[in-house]
Order: sequence, then C-alpha cells, then structure tokens
Amino acid sequence: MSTTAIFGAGVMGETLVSGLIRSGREPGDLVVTGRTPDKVNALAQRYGVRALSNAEAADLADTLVLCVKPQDMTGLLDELRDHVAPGNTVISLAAGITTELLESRLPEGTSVVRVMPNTPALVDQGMAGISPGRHCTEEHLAEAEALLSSCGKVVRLAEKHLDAVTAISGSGPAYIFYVVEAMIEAGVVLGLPRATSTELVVQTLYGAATMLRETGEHPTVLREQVSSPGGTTVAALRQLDDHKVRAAFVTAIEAAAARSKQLASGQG
Ligand SMILES: NC(=O)C1=CN([C@@H]2O[C@H](COP(=O)(O)OP(=O)(O)OC[C@H]3O[C@@H](n4cnc5c(N)ncnc54)[C@H](OP(=O)(O)O)[C@@H]3O)[C@@H](O)[C@H]2O)C=CC1
Ligand SMILES: O=C(O)[C@@H]1CCC=N1
Repeated sequence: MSTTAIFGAGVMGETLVSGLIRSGREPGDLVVTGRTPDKVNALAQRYGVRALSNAEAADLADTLVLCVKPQDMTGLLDELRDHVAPGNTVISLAAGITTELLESRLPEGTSVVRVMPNTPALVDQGMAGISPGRHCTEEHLAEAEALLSSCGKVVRLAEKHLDAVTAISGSGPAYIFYVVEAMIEAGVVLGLPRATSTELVVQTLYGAATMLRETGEHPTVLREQVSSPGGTTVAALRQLDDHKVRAAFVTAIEAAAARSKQLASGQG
C-alpha cells in the first residue's frame, strides 16, 4: 500500500487523517508532520499514525498532502523540493495558492493537484473542488478525488473557478454558522431558553438542508412553501430584504474570492 503524508497538523490536516482512517485506510500507511511538536505528536497518538519531520515524510510518501496556511506554503515547498520524487503526487489544500506557484517551487514535471475542501469533511459531509496542474494525469487526479471522497463529495473544475469554490464551499460553513448564531440569539431575545433555541435552529437547518438535497427542488420553491400570504414568514423576509441581506451575502462572497486571489500573490 502507498504512503500518504499530511504536512500540517492543524484543522484540515486532522480532518483528512480522521476521514482517511474512517474510510478504512491503515493508520500505518499515514504519516503527519507539523511545526509545533506537541501538537503533531498529540495528533499522531490520537489516530495511531507516525509523526515525522517534513523531509522524512516526503522521502517516504507517494502522496504528499500540503495542509499549511497559504502564508506558510513557500517555506514548506522550499523544505520539500529536494525530497519530492518523480511519480509522487503533491496535493495542496491551501486557499489561493495556484498550481503554477506550486509547480514553480517543486522539481520540473511534478504532478500537482489543487484542492479546496471544507470542514464538514470531519463528519463525512465535506464538499471539495479539485483542479489538475500542468503535469497531472487522469490517474493523479483520480487519486486526489479518491482521497477527498473518503470524507464527502468532490467536483472537478477548471482552476479558474477555485477562488469561487473557496468563497462558496470552502468558507461557506462559517457563513452558515454565523446565521445559526444570529437565529439562536433571536430565540433568546424572544424568551426561549438558549438550549431550546439551539435545538430548534440546528434541527431546522438540518431539515432544510436535507430537503434541498433530497427533493432537488429550487430553493425559491421551498421558500414559497413556507411563506403563507400575509403570514409570519413574509413579515420576516421583508425585513431581510429591507436590510439588504441577500446583497450583503453576494458582496461578502465576492470579498472572499478576492482575498483568495490575493493570497496567490503571497500578500499575507
Ligand atoms: N480551515 C478551513 O476551513 C479550511 C482550510 N483550508 C486550507 O487548509 C490549509 C490549512 O488550514 P487550517 O488547517 O485551517 O490551518 P491550521 O493553522 O489549523 O493548520 C496549519 C498547520 O500547519 C502547521 N505548519 C505551518 N508551517 C508548517 C511547516 N513548515 N511544516 C509543517 N507544518 C507546518 C501549523 O503549525 P503551528 O500549529 O505550529 O502553527 C498548523 O498546525 C490552509 O491553507 C487553508 O487555506 C481549506 C479549506 C477549508
Ligand atoms: O479562511 C480561510 O482562508 C480558509 C480557506 C477556506 C476556509 N478557510
């Protein structure tokens, strides 16, 4: 069996390790690296995988998954350059970092895949977009697809769309949690106990998401089913429109995509 090395024992590094193990990968086939020894050793112990240095992990691995912040990427690539062998696949999860930048700092001909996952992968409900680099074959792309499929859905896209994917599904869970926080707070304002308000909101979100996925109906149709003429829902939605919430979402998501593009140019 081939060895997969996860570079960066943070949120996404741990999400991937846990997803791969849940999907049946042998912990012995996985290695992790990190910058803070306590952190990487704790992760290694939790999942029964090996903790190695970046150079040792790169020497051993067939597949290298780069899970560091965009601002730390060039430093990591400089450490890895002399340890990447022909035939290795390098998969980057970093927002904004282009396959062109990755290829320019790795040995000529290295197969690179750019991926944008999201945190629901931790509960096997991830959504990832993947794009091939210049030297990436169908086999390499399928390998990245299989890796991400272990903890959710995967779509293949042209790299020009990855900043939009980052802004929609990469950052998306945070927007949803933000809305959830606001709704819970509203319940408390109306006098509900916080725990009850939280249960109502979380189940409503889960139910609405399940309806969207299982009925395949357009969200407008589902929204209109809830909106009785002259009723409570339209009274609330009118306030959201008056406060330009829809426009605010579009502007916010445009800002996320612009920031993703900016990260590519190394602006920290
Ligand atoms: N969090 C998210 O929702 C998503 C994140 N991403 C992308 O995933 C990447 C990782 O993000 P996230 O997991 O949130 O970040 P974290 O900060 O949680 O994890 C990054 C880890 O990388 C470690 N690190 C930094 N430099 C090195 C190095 N040279 N060698 C080894 N390890 C190193 C850090 O160590 P230390 O602890 O010492 O700082 C840290 O533990 C980012 O590029 C981000 O854009 C993509 C999609 C979603
Ligand atoms: O906020 C970020 O930059 C990362 C990328 C997508 C989600 N989190």
